[in-house]
Amino acid sequence: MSTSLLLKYFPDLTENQIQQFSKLQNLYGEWNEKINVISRKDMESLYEKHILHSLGIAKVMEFAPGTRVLDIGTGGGFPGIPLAILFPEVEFTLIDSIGKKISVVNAVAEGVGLKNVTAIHGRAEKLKEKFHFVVSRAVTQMPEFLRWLKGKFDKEQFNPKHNGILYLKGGDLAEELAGIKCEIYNLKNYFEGEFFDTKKVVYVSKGNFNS
Ligand SMILES: C[S@@+](CC[C@H](N)C(=O)[O-])C[C@H]1O[C@@H](n2cnc3c(N)ncnc32)[C@H](O)[C@@H]1O
Repeated sequence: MSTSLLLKYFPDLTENQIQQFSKLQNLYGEWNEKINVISRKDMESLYEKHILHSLGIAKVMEFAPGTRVLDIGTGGGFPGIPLAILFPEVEFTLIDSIGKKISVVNAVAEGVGLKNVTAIHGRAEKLKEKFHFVVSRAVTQMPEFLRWLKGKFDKEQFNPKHNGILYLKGGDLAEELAGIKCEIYNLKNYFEGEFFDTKKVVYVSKGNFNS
């Protein structure tokens, strides 16, 4: 496993990107000993459950160069770090309300030589900057998430699919997404393996909520 798994689904990775992805194993291994950002069990499947899962967003949306993307509640850097490796010309801002987690993000970003990542210790609701897309995984329910995002989007449209939110979610979302206009992409259509059977990307375009 490891980078061969990524190459299976992203065959156009450059040599530099492959090296960056392969460095993540040791970097997260070392940092996880000091600050727990990934469960011990999940560390064994880092490339599938964290890195490839994060890259599921790239199967749904190709971010154009110059796009600004915010990762809310990034924890140890998911989905932001894998996406920043995949899209080196896109600007990623990763925010988390726990400072120790942001230290890990900074160390990992530096360790793989990422120039397109800014890590912020703070609460997403308080952030004033504007972005084209927001990505996230496992932070809060969609109705609350949408409340945090009021006014956070840029008017420019870099992509024919408009600005919006790409949220990695799992399981039955009927109740959580009731009344929210969104598109749901099943990751099992892109990636093999039981882990992806219930995993989805929920896309709420900016036009579909009041921001
Ligand atoms: C379950 S973790 C998920 C971390 C990461 N997204 C992942 O999937 O591995 C949720 C994270 O959201 C952060 N968080 C919760 N509410 C937040 C807020 N209002 N602003 C910024 N971060 C927040 C927490 O500190 C925590 O690190």
